[in-house]
Amino acid sequence: MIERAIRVFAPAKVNLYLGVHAQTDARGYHRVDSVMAALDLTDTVTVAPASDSTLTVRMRPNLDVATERNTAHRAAAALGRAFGRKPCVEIEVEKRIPIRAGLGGPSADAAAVIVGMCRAWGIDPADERVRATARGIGADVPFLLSGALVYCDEAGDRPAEIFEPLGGLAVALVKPISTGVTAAEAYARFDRAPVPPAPIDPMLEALREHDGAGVARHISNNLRAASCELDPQIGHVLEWMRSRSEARAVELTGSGSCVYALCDTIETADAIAIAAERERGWWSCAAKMKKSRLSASDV
Ligand SMILES: C[C@](O)(CO)[C@H](O)COP(=O)(O)OP(=O)(O)OC[C@H]1O[C@@H](n2ccc(N)nc2=O)[C@H](O)[C@@H]1O
Ligand SMILES: Nc1ncnc2c1ncn2[C@@H]1O[C@H](COP(=O)(O)OP(=O)(O)OP(=O)(O)O)[C@@H](O)[C@H]1O
Repeated sequence: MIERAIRVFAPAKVNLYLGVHAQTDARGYHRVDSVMAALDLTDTVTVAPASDSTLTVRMRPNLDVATERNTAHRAAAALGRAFGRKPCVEIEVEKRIPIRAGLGGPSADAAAVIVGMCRAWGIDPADERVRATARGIGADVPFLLSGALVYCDEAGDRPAEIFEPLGGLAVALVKPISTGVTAAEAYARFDRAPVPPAPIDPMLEALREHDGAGVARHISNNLRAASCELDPQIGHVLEWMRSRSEARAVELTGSGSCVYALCDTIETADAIAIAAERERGWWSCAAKMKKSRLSASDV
């Protein structure tokens, strides 16, 4: 039982660098080098005491996914198992992050539930059992427990280096009106024709030096070809975004289908987002890089 309601803002992410290798681990997960930046586009997750002894999840708007498969439900249940406690909570997720987009929405909801329940139960989020729980839910979950700009190795799920966030930088997010791509589909397609990853060291150097221009130069994603094959609409978005002179760099985030343009200001990102919607009717949004990691507050 928890005593009070807790709110956590669950941020979307973009992959500033994604390097998938052909090797896989015992789970069948690929070795991945990934640099993820959290954004101020968020779902709102509220964890409240349950009126009876159950675990419930309500999504607004409603989402066509079985409750037990919802990452928010899975996270609460797994944390309960890890600490031998009953997760009697009502979870509400107000969704803003589009799904099948590569923006990490389902993972962010899970991370937010973990952070919220850790606060309610007085558990240190750095506890190894919490980290293992996060990893068990999905590859994108652990980074959010570590920082706002993080390099992850192994399966892209082990935080290896945390950087000072690139506060001030913004992104225009643009997603085609298609069903999108799941990570599983993209990795399976990648295996049919693997593309070698770009070198990661120049990106890590730029991040260590807090060099925004260097980061923009070394943005890369070798899942892009696989995702473009699965959803050819992505190619149209990439082409349109690359034609915008205000964009410092343009890349697919994760397995897509959302494309981002890195911009110097939120105003520039806004201008690209508005044009994408007006001219093409695509889903779009401007967002800033988050400056701090996930935190929970009492409602
Ligand atoms: C594409 C990225 O979003 C980039 O950040 C992640 O690598 C995927 O993160 P995610 O959506 O949290 O992924 P998960 O839910 O853990 O995995 C979904 C599926 O993607 C594939 N997968 C995922 C991560 C990885 N390193 N290798 C994989 O092959 C597996 O088929 C897995 O069953
Ligand atoms: N909390 C949740 N929010 C949204 N979708 C969820 C949630 N839990 C489970 N899902 C399921 O996950 C699917 C999306 O998974 P997918 O791997 O495409 O994620 P994504 O939104 O692209 O993010 P990622 O960048 O992590 O891949 C949805 O179609 C839905 O069935």
